[in-house]
Amino acid sequence: MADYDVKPLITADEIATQIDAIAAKINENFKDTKKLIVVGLLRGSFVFIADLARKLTVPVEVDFMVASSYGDSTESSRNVRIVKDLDGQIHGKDVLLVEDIIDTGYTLSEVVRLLKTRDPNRLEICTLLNKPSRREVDIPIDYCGFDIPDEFVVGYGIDYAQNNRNLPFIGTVHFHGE
Ligand SMILES: O=P(O)(O)OC[C@H]1O[C@H](OP(=O)(O)OP(=O)(O)O)[C@H](O)[C@@H]1O
Ligand SMILES: Nc1nc2[nH]cnc2c(=O)[nH]1
Repeated sequence: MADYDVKPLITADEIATQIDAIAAKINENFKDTKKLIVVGLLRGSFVFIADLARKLTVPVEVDFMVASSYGDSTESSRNVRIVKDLDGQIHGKDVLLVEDIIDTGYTLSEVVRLLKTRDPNRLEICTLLNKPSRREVDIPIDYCGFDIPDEFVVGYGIDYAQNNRNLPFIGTVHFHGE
C-alpha cells in the first residue's frame, strides 16, 4: 500500500475549462501559421498534450521529447537527461513546447536551450502547472493553466515514482506521519 495520501487540488472540470482558455489564445496567436509543431515533453505532459491538441484549430504536427530529472524523488536532481530527442526538424518552424509542470525551471531551460540551437521561427512555452515560489532558473511562460503552491502534485499525467499518472484530477501528495 502507498505510504502517502493524495488530496484533490484541481478538479478535472477546472482543468478542462483552463485548457479551453489556453487553446483559444494559442489559436489566436498562431492563426497565420502554416503549421504549428506541438512538442510534448514526456512523460508527464502526455494527458495535457492529448487534451490541448484536440482544442487546437490551427494546422498542427505533434512531436515528443522525453526528459527526466526527478527519478523516484520529490526533489529535482538538477541534472536533466534528454532521454529521447525530437523525430522531426524544427528549423524555421513555429514551435509550441508543452510541459505539465514548471518547478525549479531546470528541465525547461535545458530543453529550450537545446531547441533554440536549431533556429525555430517561433518558440513559445505552454505549461499546465507552474510553481513560481520554487523557481531557480528564470523561464518566460507564454501560456499557463494554474499557478500552484509549493507542494508535490500528482495526477493528470504527473507521477510520483511512476504512480498516479492515471488520476483524472491534480492532487497533492501527503506522506503518512508528516
Ligand atoms: O522545473 P523542474 O524542477 O525541472 O521540474 C519539472 C519537470 O519535472 C517533471 O519531470 P520528471 O523529471 O519527473 O519526468 P516525467 O515527466 O517523466 O515525470 C515534470 O514532468 C517536468 O518536466
Ligand atoms: N510529480 C511531480 N513532478 C514534479 N516535478 C516538478 N515538480 C513536480 C511535482 O510537484 N510533482
